[in-house]
Amino acid sequence: MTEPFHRIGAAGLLVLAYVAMCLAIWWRQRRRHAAAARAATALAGDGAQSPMLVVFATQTGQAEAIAWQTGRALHAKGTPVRVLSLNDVDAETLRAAQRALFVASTYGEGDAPDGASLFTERWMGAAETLPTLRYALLALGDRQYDRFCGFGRALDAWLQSTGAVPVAPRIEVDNGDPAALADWHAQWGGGEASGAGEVITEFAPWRLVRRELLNPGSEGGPVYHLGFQAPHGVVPDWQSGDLVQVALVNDPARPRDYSVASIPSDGELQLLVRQERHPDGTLGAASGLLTSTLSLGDSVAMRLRPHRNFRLDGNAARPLILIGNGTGLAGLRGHLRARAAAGQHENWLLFGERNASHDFLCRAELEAWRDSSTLRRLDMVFSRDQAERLYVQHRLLQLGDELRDWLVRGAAIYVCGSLQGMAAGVDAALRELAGDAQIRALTAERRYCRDVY
Ligand SMILES: Cc1cc2nc3c(=O)[nH]c(=O)nc-3n(C[C@H](O)[C@H](O)[C@H](O)COP(=O)(O)O)c2cc1C
Repeated sequence: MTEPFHRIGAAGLLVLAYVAMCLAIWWRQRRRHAAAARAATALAGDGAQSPMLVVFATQTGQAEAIAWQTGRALHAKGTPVRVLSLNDVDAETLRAAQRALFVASTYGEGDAPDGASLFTERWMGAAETLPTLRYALLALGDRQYDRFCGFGRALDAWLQSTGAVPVAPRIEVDNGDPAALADWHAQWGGGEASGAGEVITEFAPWRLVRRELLNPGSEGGPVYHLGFQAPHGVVPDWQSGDLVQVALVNDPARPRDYSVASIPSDGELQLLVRQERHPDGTLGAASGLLTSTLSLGDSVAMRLRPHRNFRLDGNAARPLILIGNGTGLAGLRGHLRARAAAGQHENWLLFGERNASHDFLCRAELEAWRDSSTLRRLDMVFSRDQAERLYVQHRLLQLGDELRDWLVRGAAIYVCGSLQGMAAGVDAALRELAGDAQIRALTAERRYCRDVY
């Protein structure tokens, strides 16, 4: 007979525990919102005249999208705001503004993204005093990297070294973590962020209709040319340079980015994907899905993201210098297809792979473009076809006069491919040939754009 009472006792304890948990969550949220309100009042208050700055440091656009959401929300609440890239900010702007929000991502190995390179070079190396600046900072990163939120933390430390005062603790976002983003939006508004930032399409099923191995016999991992048919046959309107995210059933929090290798008028979304293999022999989650698990006719959930820093935009009428290696050809091919469609022939492709006999990716297409003058210049650099290793940056260093001539004619530079080795080496070569000042100027004019990983 005591059994039911035991049960009621256990059930009662469970209910109590549940109520206690709800109270704890409610209390935590209340404290968080109170802190948020204090921070927001601290920045928005005191009748400051100049607009609040919302400054982003971004590589692929997530920080920028969050900055704009925050800016719009503040504006809607009546706070005058200016949203701008860190590279467009100097110490004087910060001094005059007096209040600022920073949204900063991290690249390389704890480094600044390209959208912050000028600011880091010009300002963060030197001692500066900003004692009247009050600010809050959102750092975007990924804990899989050793130096998690390295740049956000460095920017925060530099701001504090200038005497600027943080009005709230730095918020760090691990791979788009919705809880951390919600904390930021609770402070400053603009809650619709999804971690991905701005999207062109939401996740929808794209059907694999083509898969061709591009490098049979290669010493490197197999590279495939994939083609996907749009959901319901309606091709969305992306631009060359944009990215697509592939959703993974086993890892839904971490969709994987790929550069799109085609344009909408191709009627297909195309990718160049290298099959990655882990040391234990298993395939990479996304590349394995795309290059092996998926069969022709199967669908995969993907969404398109604008990559504003890598689109042609203001450079559409300029000559283009396209530099890359490996599957970095994807982003460059997207641009070349757009240029071919627009009848724009001032294009120079400088591309590196291992061996001409196996790794001349998209050979027929590139040679046809060279022969029809869609490519004014095609420089293929095969690292392992001679005794010493030769990479695109070495070839670039031999072509200094050509490079300077293209830059005098107003060319823009697009770099796509591996960050380690290629992009860092190309950056050093460009600086050696054109000088730091000109590279800084090209970055500021958005004539030096990178999609590197
Ligand atoms: C090549 C590469 C390197 C990265 N390096 C780091 C890093 O060192 N530390 C870190 O916390 N996050 C790192 N990340 C993650 C980015 O900071 C994170 O994805 C961020 O949300 C990107 O924001 P953005 O689109 O505004 O550039 C790296 C991402 C890539 C693709």
